[in-house]
Parts: sequence; C-alpha cells; structure tokens
Amino acid sequence: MDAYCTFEDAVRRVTALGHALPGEEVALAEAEGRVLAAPVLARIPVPPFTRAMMDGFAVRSADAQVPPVRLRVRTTTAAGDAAAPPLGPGEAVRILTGAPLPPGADAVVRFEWCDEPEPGVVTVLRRISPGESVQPEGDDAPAGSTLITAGTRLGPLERALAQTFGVARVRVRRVPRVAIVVTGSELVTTPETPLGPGQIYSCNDTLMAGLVASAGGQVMAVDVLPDHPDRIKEAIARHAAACDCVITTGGASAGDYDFIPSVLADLGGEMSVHKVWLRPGSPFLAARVGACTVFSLSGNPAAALVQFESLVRVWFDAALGRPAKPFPATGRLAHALHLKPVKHTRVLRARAALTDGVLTVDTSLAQSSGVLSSLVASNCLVRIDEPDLPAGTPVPLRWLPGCAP
Ligand SMILES: Nc1nc2c(c(=O)[nH]1)N[C@H]1C(S)=C(S)[C@@H](COP(=O)(O)OP(=O)(O)OC[C@H]3O[C@@H](n4cnc5c(N)ncnc54)[C@H](O)[C@@H]3O)O[C@H]1N2
Ligand code: MOO
Repeated sequence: MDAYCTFEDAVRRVTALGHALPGEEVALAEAEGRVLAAPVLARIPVPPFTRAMMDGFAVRSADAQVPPVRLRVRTTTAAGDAAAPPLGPGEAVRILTGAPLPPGADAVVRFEWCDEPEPGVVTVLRRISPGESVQPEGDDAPAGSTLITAGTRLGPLERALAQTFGVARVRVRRVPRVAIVVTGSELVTTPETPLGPGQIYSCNDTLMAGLVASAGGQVMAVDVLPDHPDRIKEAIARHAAACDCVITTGGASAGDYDFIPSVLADLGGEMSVHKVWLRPGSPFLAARVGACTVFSLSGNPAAALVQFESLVRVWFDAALGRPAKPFPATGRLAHALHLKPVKHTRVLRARAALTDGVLTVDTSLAQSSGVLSSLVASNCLVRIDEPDLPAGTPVPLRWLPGCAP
C-alpha cells in the first residue's frame, strides 16, 4: 500500500487499530492518571449521617416558630462524637459543625441567632425552618450511585471523591506500554555535547516521551538511532514484542535514508495508513506488527507533534476505552485566512483566548515545520479544511497538553 488517505480516513483507521486494553484493579492511592475501566460507585451515602452545617444548637424546628423561645440544653455533640439521645419537645443539643444530629432534631440554630442566659438554657431569637443548617444523610449522593463514569482519567479531584465515598480500589485500564524509537544520523541527545558538522540537537525523544505520558501511556524505552536500517529494524522488532505501541520519528518520507516504510514491510507489518493528506505531517505510517501498533511519524518535530495530537492520541483513547475525537472543541478565527489551496487538511498552531465570552483563535504564529519556537507561544491546534475563511469562522480545536483552560 502506498496511497495517501484523507485525514478522516486516517482517523478511522487509527481508531480501528486501538483495542481497549484489559482492566485491572488498583488501590485508589495508586490510581492517579489512570483511566477507569468501570464506573466508580458510592460504597456509602455521603454524608453518612445527617449532620450540622453550622456551630449552634440542634432543635426541633416546631419548637422555634414563635421566638424568642427558651430551650433546655441536654448535652454537647462535636464532630466525631456519636449522635446524642433523641431530643424531646423543648430540648436542644449544643452542636458543632460536622456533628451528627440527635434523632428528633430537624434544624440547627447558629450561635449568632441565640442567647445563652444561664448554663443549660438557650434562647432562640429567630424563627427556624425545618432543615435549616442541616445536611441530610446521602445529600451529596446516596450509596450505590455512579460517582465517576468509565473512561474518565483519575486526577486529584476524582480520587478525593472516590475516597470520601469509601472506595478503596478502582478498576482501571492497563497502561499502554510504549517504546519510542527516534531515528536520524544527525541527532545529538545531550545538549552539553558540542555539535559536529551537520549535527542537530534532537528534540523528538523528549517531545514524544512527554506526549505519551500526557496521553496516559508508559514510556518503556527511548532509543535514539542513526539511519541504519538493520538497527532500526532490530529495535522496532524487539519493542513490538514487548509493547502495545511503538512510535518512531524520522525516516518516514521519501529520502535516501528514509528506511521506515521498508523496515515495517520487512517486519511483516500490516500497513494501515501510509501517507495522509495532512499538513504538516503527511509522511505518517500506522501498521500492526504482531500484536503491537507501530506509528511512524515525521522527523520534523512540528509535524510529529501534529501527527501525535491529531492521530496517535486517537489510538491512546481507543486503547484506554475513551471516546476519541481529534479536535473536540471549537474556536472562532480571530482573522480571515487566505491559504494556498491544497488537498491537505491543515493543522495550524494557534493561540486561543476568551474575548467577550467567545473563544477566539489567533493563527498568526509562524507555521513553518522548521520553526519550533512559535509552538511555545501557541496553546492549541486548529483544523483548517478550506483555503479561504472569513474572521469569525468556527474551526475545530484541540488544546495542547496542559493548555486547556
Ligand atoms: N521528496 C520528498 N521529500 C520530502 C517529503 C516528500 O513527500 N517527498 N516530505 C517532506 C515532509 S512534509 C516532511 S515532514 C519531511 C519528513 O521526513 P522524514 O519523516 O523522513 O524525517 P527526516 O527526513 O528524518 O527529518 C526531517 C527534519 O526533521 C529533523 N529531525 C529529525 N529528527 C529530529 C529530532 N529527533 N529532533 C529534531 N529534529 C529532527 C531532521 O534533521 C530534518 O531536518 O520530509 C520532507 N521531505
Ligand atoms: O508535512 Mo511535513 O510534515 O510539513 O513538514
């Protein structure tokens, strides 16, 4: 296979290569960044008992309809105490925020609305409604309710929620194991090493490792290899046997040292995508080698970023059982666009910002594949399918990792 496919077709084919990985149970404490394979259900109601929301006096609201009212104070209940015995008519319990209400009480009168004329007596100065300053058992959510849906990536908020509902273990997808093979005889990976003639400092090793982690994968290896087909072949074969995914960069196009297509063919790779009408990033291969998916990205870092964000990430979502959409958001062009008509889907780096409640996208950053510095000024990628678009046109958008508002 040596034919270009459309961007849409490439998305479909990459999605088809990603199968949801098996689920496994892990302790909540170890689940940061993991993706749920099953929903998290509340093990207990929260709050687990009806509790005071203010420091004050637990009362029967029926007793406090015509203030001022004198009530006998039975005892004090603080957070962590068991509930006081049932409250009779004309009685109150001094109660602190978070403490369980005694049976019979249906409201809390905050201290500010009370007088304490003598020990054991409280005067309620205001009319109190039932339920005042009280949170009923299960008000947040009852036991058995769905707290977090499958496919959600667990962060601090999700883990905190699960913990407060008494959930100790969660079912998550196995983490995709990923190897990165960066190719190019010109590459130097240690910036402290002076460059020789024709050499450049590599950035794809760092870029890909970071992107893989941001997509929920575990980087098992990063190899940086010269353009030597046997070494590249050996590395891909070795990693394909141990990993769910191998990502290569460089050598993907038509140059004399672009060995990747023939290496994948030699390895018996079932080619799913060869080239894509995508700019930047048309040299893109997706193949299955045994049980492993191999993505071969352009050596050009800006193109490799676009390929990862708009295609490879779709595979990670499928592997993690999440709905996949390359450009899930929408922004409006800040300026009109007039581009050369091409067959490609263009992906532009851009800076999106809210202006008067509208997400506005500024694409006036350097777009050359050879320019990386403008990437740091950008916070999103936008998809452009037409050469001429007026200002204000809605365009599909993906936030770059860590840039979503
Ligand atoms: N005759 C053709 N030439 C090219 C085509 C084509 O279709 N026909 N496609 C062009 C496009 S588009 C791109 S993009 C590049 C991609 O080519 P490769 O994937 O083979 O990448 P390389 O040639 O190995 O490298 C391209 C460029 O990027 C630099 N590079 C590579 N690796 C790294 C790295 N790890 N860190 C930083 N920079 C890297 C490399 O030195 C080159 O400058 O091909 C066009 N040519
Ligand atoms: O499409 Mo290449 O991927 O522009 O530089």
